[in-house]
Parts: sequence; structure tokens; C-alpha cells
Amino acid sequence: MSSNPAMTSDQIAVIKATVPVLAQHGNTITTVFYRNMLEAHPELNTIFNTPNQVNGHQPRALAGALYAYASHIDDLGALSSAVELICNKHASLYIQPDHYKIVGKYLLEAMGEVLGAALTPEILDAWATAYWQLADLMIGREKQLYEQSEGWTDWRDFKIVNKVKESEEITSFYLAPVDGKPLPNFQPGQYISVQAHVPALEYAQARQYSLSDQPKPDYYRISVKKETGINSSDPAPAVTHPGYISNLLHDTYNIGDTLQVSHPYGDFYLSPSKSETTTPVVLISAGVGLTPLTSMVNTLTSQAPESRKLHFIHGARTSAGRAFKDHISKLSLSSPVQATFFTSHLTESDKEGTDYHHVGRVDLNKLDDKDLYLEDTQTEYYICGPEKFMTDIESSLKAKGVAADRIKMELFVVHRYTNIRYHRLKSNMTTKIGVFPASGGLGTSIVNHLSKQVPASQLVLVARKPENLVKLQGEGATVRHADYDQPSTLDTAFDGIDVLMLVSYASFEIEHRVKSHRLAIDAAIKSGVKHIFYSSLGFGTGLSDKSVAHVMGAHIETEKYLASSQDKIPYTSIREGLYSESFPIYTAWFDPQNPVDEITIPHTGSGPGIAWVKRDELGEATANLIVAHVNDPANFKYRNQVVLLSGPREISLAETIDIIGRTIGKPLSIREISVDEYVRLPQIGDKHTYKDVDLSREWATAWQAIKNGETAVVSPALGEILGREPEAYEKTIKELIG
Ligand SMILES: NC(=O)C1=CN([C@@H]2O[C@H](COP(=O)(O)OP(=O)(O)OC[C@H]3O[C@@H](n4cnc5c(N)ncnc54)[C@H](O)[C@@H]3O)[C@@H](O)[C@H]2O)C=CC1
Repeated sequence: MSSNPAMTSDQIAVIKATVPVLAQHGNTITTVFYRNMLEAHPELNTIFNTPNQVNGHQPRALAGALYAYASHIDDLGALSSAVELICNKHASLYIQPDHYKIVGKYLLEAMGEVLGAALTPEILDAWATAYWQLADLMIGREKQLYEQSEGWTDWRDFKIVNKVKESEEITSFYLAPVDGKPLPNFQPGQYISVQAHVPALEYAQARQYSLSDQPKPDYYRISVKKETGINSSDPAPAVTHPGYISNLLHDTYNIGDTLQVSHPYGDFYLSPSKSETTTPVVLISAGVGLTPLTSMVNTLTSQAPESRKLHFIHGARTSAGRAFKDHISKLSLSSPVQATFFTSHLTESDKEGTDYHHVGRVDLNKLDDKDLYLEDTQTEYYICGPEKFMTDIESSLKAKGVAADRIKMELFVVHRYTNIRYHRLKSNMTTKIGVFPASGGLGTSIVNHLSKQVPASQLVLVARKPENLVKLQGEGATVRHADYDQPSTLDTAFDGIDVLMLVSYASFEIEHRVKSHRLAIDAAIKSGVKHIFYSSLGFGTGLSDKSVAHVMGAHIETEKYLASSQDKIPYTSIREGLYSESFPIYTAWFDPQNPVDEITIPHTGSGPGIAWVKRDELGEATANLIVAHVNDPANFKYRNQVVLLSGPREISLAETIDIIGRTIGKPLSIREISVDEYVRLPQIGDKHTYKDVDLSREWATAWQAIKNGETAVVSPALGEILGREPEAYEKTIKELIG
């Protein structure tokens, strides 16, 4: 039993009250925390993943976890799967109670350093108690895990006894314990941590690798993917690339070499009872995600009754990159295993029926329902691969009627496990959701994502040109006409709608825009709408109501109007971060098709940057928030609140331009010019003209806002609401112009 004090109800209230502070400063706190702690305790570098420190992933993940913890301080049950995931990973790294003392000290100190006087003794005390409440819970669970490991409670030396190339990218390592003692059993799907000395860092690093074969008493097998583009003899990627250790194993570890290995752990595994029953199992993976599922299929085929239905579905970019192809194909000939391979890039030598069955990415709609064993309500589905792949497959299975508790996914990153699983809720079938305008970039994205989660019959799509919405109309959506510029069309446009998504009037002028928004809000009140969501913008340093950016003016006014109307209509204002796709606006209309060498803007490029975010992820998260409200309005977290959806990291304008330059293969630079020069640039033309009035000078206030750090705030909310890490800017830009 712990001797730490329990939390009082006042302390719980204090923690809940600090949630917005964590939303705004969490990332800075955790960044300072890791920096200070690792400076004072360099020996802890072996525990933490160095590239994830450098690229900011680890501080972000911890900030997300703290935020989730504070939000659920009075409902810790909601975090139990996250705690289980983290404790398993901790156990595989041999985390000890003393480590929690060090972490607690530096975390609370970092809060003090970042928040200054705002961290009153009362708040500090509440956080110290909250920290130890969670730490005790985790220490207790980790103790149990160590007790279950049959005395194997520290790193154990293993020798590589075989090294087998499985595909162009994947190589298996067969690891046998140096002490020769038999290995404990594990659950198929679990992983081990493998620790290797990294000469470039002068310390060891550990990574988790799923076991890829069935349990054997004399060896473990892991199958490791080599990342392209990193050379393990170059020390630089040792600190920047999370795949460095995998490449080090490929390039420098051979038969006879020794590695340190942990006991197997992990909470993604084949239900033990499944190896004895005849429940059908479908294993769906992409790329190297097939490793834990190969362990499952090997286990099941070695033990299972002949009558069990088993389907192994795998997607690979190329057939040559597919590991275990012959092995799985052979299993499908001699056992009840069905195998279906998807290949997205075919080569001439690929043969249909052996190398692949379908072209493209894994798409369950290409398979018959009977081959997914949908008719059996016991069938279990195991998914492993990139995050987006897993959530897409999960949605696709749910759309086919599979209950959430029969879908299991390997989610390594804690952040997305904070269990505020907006997209997992069941839809309330009677609530009507309206979107206006249900067109344009953001509106269309919101509608598309809503239609994946609720039947079209629940949607009321209101647009200036309703003829563009015939497809959803055909599926049962109600489609209506309305125009911000024709106020009378708003009178009845929102009738019958329970929850309305109001997308802001597309302009950067203030007066007419605010007037249009007010008219729409008033119309919504008159129509009896019960909750209004409004798309605001990501200027204003997080959630503040101050901004020097002219473009933010109308949003701040509208938010004030919403706040003053909350007795008549509760609201949520979503500050949609700056679209990654909108880089031309911030680069003096740089055109990747006709690239200039020099970008002329009233900004040096350095200083605070922009937390760019992909527009379609904003659409998806906005839809998730709407669905969360529809399902449980009483517990909706953002009632009468403003929430910021930002991208995963702040990127300076100089780096932004560097990324764009690298993507198109041309070095680019910034030359700072005056605002006077900027507004006269020929390419500006009438791009900032609204109803014949040139607003270029007003627009240029955005540069000052960026300099002031207004667009640099990184909030964990987007990742939480999406249930995965938001897409990296580099990737979005590559897709856009690469
Ligand atoms: N977060 C960011 O980085 C950015 C945000 N925005 C703002 O976000 C909001 C949504 O942006 P997007 O969907 O990307 O813009 P968009 O320009 O793609 O779409 C705007 C839609 O509004 C419709 N529309 C225009 N005038 C209308 C009227 N009088 N009545 C009804 N509908 C009308 C248009 O038909 C169009 O479909 C806009 O207010 C826009 O100004 C715009 C660019 C970047």
C-alpha cells in the first residue's frame, strides 16, 4: 500500500481547472522537463528514445497523457487501457519505482519554471498529489508484471543464432538466451524490448519489436524493417531518426553477436481462449505490421482445430517487400488459412494469385462478406500497421456491423490511447446534424467524415449551391439552399436541426463577416438548434481573445457573440489551425510549378512559427467533436468553450520554406521586405481584395501576429480527438506538391 495521501475533492477541482493551462503550455512543460531531467540524469538516456526526444514526439506524447489524466482525474477508469499500455512498455524497459521519484521531481519543477507565479502552492500541491496517485497505480501494476515474469526482472543477454532475409526490407533475427535456460511462454502478438549499444550516442537504446513466431522454448524471433534513406554508419540519424536502431541491427549485428532482451510484454495479443475454440479470426496488416499477426497465425495453425476459419490479409507497397509470402501461401494450401494479398505498386513480374490478389491498398470492400466471416458474431479481428491504416480498417469493419469489442489494434503510442475516443462512440440515431455551408474545403471534409459515422438520413446539408450535394441527397441526406448574403434564406434553413456546424463566411473582411455570422446564429436560435459549432481560426495564441491579425477580428467578435448568446444556444468555437495547404498565402503566393528562388515577405523567417495542420484532419476532428456531442450532450467537454486544433509541432517560416524547397528539389530562401513593398508585389494582384476594396495592408497584420507567436501554440486536442498522431507537415506537403 502506498503511504501517499489520497486526493481531496478540492484538489480534484484544482486539477480539472488546470486543464486549459495544460492545453496551452503542456508541450512547453514536458519539453523543459525532459531537457532538465536528462541533463541532470544522463544515465536515463538509455530508457528514453533519443530521436523521439529530438523530434518532439516524446514531450508531445507526455503532454497529451498529462492532459488526458487531468481531464479524467475523477474518472480514472477511462484511462485504464492507456495505463495498461504504458505499464507494459515500462516493464519491458525495466522501469523501477525510483525512476518515478526522479520524474516527479523534474515534472513539478518544469511546471514551476514554465508557469511561474501562476503555479500557486495550492496548484503545486494538487499536482504533486495527483502525480503520486498515478505513479502509485503504475508502480503497482508494474510490480505485478515483474512478479509474473518468473524471475526474469532485468535485461538478459541473447545471442543472434540466425539472421534471415524475409523480403527486400525485412530481416528476421533468431535470438537464443546465452544462459541456455528455457524461455517463458508469451501471448502471440506481444513484443520484447531489444537493447543495443549505439556507438554514435555512447549509450544504449532500446526498441520494442513484436515476436514474429509462435512461442518456442529455445529462441525468440523478431523481424525488423530496414528504413530507407538512413545509413547506420552516419552518426547524425542516431539522434534524429526513430528507425536508426533497426538499421543498426540490419547493418552491424550478425550471427554470434549479443543483444540485451526483455521478457515479452504487451497488451495486444490473441485472446488465450481463442487457441482452443473455433472462433473465426481475421488478421489484417500492412507492411511490417504483419509480424505480430504472423506469430498469431503460426500459433493458431499449430494448435487450432482444423475447422477454424482463419483469414490472413496483408497489404504491401510492392510484392518484393512482403515478408513471409511463401510461408503464408504454404499455410493456405495445407491448413484452413485463407490468404489475401494487396499490392499497391505492381511490377511486371508480379503474378496474380501468388504475388497478389488485389491491386491497391487494403480495402475490405473488395472482399466478400463471407470471407470476412461477418455472419459469425463471434469473429475476432486483429489489426496491425500504420495508425491511419488501423483506424481506417476499424471504421470499415464497424461500418460492416462489427462490434468494437471484437476489433483489436496494436497501438504503440500512448498519446492516441488517451481514451477520449470520439470516433468510437455509437451514434444517436435521431439527432439531426446540420452543416452550413456544406461546401468548400473545410465544409466538404466535415460532411465526408460525418457521413462515415452517421447515416446520411441524419444530415441536413445547407449550401449556396445545393446541386453539388446530390450524391448524399441520394443516400438520404436533406439538402437545402441558403446564402449568407441573402439573409432571408437563413430564416428556415436550420429548422429541425439539433446540432449545427456553422463554417465561417469565407473572407478576411471583418464587418460583413461578423454580421453574416450573427444573422446565422440568430436564425439557428429561432429554429430551435440545441448546440452550435463554429469554425474559428488558429490565430490568437491559443485561446486568447486578443489578436493583432486583422483576419482574426471577425472570429473574435463572433466568439464574443456566441458567448453572449450561450443561454439561448450553447456553443463550441473550434479554432481551426492554419491549413498546411495554405502555405501560398504565407509565402507571397509561392507557386511550386513556377518556383522562384527567393520568397519576399515582411518576415525574416525566424522566431515563432506556425503549427500547420492538414485541412482534412481538421474536417475529421470537427466531425468527431460533433458526433461526440450528439452521442452524449450532457458530458460534452467543450460546451460553451473554445478549443484549438493545431498541428503536431510549431514550424518556423524558414523551416516551412526549407521543407517546401526540399520537396520540390530546389533551395529556397527568404528576403525580408517591408509591408509597403509586400502590398505592391505584382503576384498579390487582387488576392486580398474584397468587394473592390484592397485589404492587402490589413492582411499583412498576419505577419506581425506570427512574429508575436500567435500561430505557434501546439495543442494536444487534435491528436486526442482523431485518436492518432496528426500528420506531419512534411508528409502533407509531399502529397500536395512532391
Ligand atoms: N484555417 C485556415 O488556415 C484557413 C481558414 N479559412 C477560413 O475557413 C473557412 C472555411 O474555409 P474553406 O472551407 O477552406 O474555404 P473555401 O473557400 O474552400 O469554402 C468556402 C465555401 O463557402 C461557400 N460560400 C461562399 N460565399 C457564401 C455565401 N455567401 N453563402 C453561403 N456559402 C458561401 C463557397 O461556395 C465555398 O464552398 C472560411 O471562413 C475561410 O475563410 C480559409 C483559409 C485558410
